[in-house]
Amino acid sequence: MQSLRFLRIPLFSPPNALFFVSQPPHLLPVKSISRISTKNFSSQMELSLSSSSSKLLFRQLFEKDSSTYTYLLADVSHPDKPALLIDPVDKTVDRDLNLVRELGLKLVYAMNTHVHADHVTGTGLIKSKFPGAKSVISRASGSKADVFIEPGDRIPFGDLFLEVRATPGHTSGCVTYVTGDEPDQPHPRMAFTGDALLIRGCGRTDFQGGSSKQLYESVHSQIFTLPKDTLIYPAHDYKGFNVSTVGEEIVYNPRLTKDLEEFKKIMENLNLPYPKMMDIAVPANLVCGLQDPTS
Ligand SMILES: N[C@@H](CCC(=O)N[C@@H](CSS)C(=O)NCC(=O)O)C(=O)O
Ligand SMILES: [Fe+2]
Repeated sequence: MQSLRFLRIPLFSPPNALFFVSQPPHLLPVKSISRISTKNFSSQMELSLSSSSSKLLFRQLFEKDSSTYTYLLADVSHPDKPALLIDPVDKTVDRDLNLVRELGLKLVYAMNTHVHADHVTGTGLIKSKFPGAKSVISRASGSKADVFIEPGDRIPFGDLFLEVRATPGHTSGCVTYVTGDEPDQPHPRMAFTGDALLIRGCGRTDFQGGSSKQLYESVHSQIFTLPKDTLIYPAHDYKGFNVSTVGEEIVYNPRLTKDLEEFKKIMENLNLPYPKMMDIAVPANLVCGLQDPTS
């Protein structure tokens, strides 16, 4: 088991504070990023770092049975092309890994935003099919994994990184992953919100340690405080959307625009049936799908 504690920095530290962290050059904060290709900005893009020439490859992938989005990110200008997958699903692991191999990427991390209740994570299967890839989940999730992350951690891939923000409320261990930022970067940040914030919705709060008050506070303090042009990429969509922004959700989210008391009432009255796969998915995901295939 590994910890990213050595990369931990305080949340909301001023940009200069990042430089006080002792890191090898390839882990230093990214510089002045500019977009060079935005053929389909919402689902695929390549970004270039003007100072270090690092380029972010981004793909949004979909699993239709559970309406789950999986995200592939890689630093394609690094010689190893290190990559990570966020919220892979067991059923689509072969598709995802074929794409990783076709693009010549080296998968470093298979990450979860939380212990999913509606599908089995692909992170365990990926470990057996892509040797060297490590499973990642928050320590607060209570799940097994190779790497446990905590708020403020940075997850490096090449010259790029994701910052970890704690966003409990849908489950007690939910996190949001946010792309690294620099004050002068000319493109929006991306936030991978799991089930904490969905497009025009949010995750339910009626099981897995859910709390509507906690979710409301998480979204308002950890996501709605990001720059308004930050792109929101959730773990699910049931309405046909694939991307939103912080600014859009602050204004149009039908649940989170309400005050806390009204939000709590909305969440109490969702009356959603439990996910069909819940009794299989939760125990499986507490060991990251298939943590140790030999045991
Ligand atoms: N029908 C699906 C499960 C749908 C569901 O409960 N989705 C969750 C996210 S997966 S834990 C949720 O939080 N939904 C919020 C909402 O407002 O829909 C199934 O049976 O798998
Ligand atoms: Fe969930």
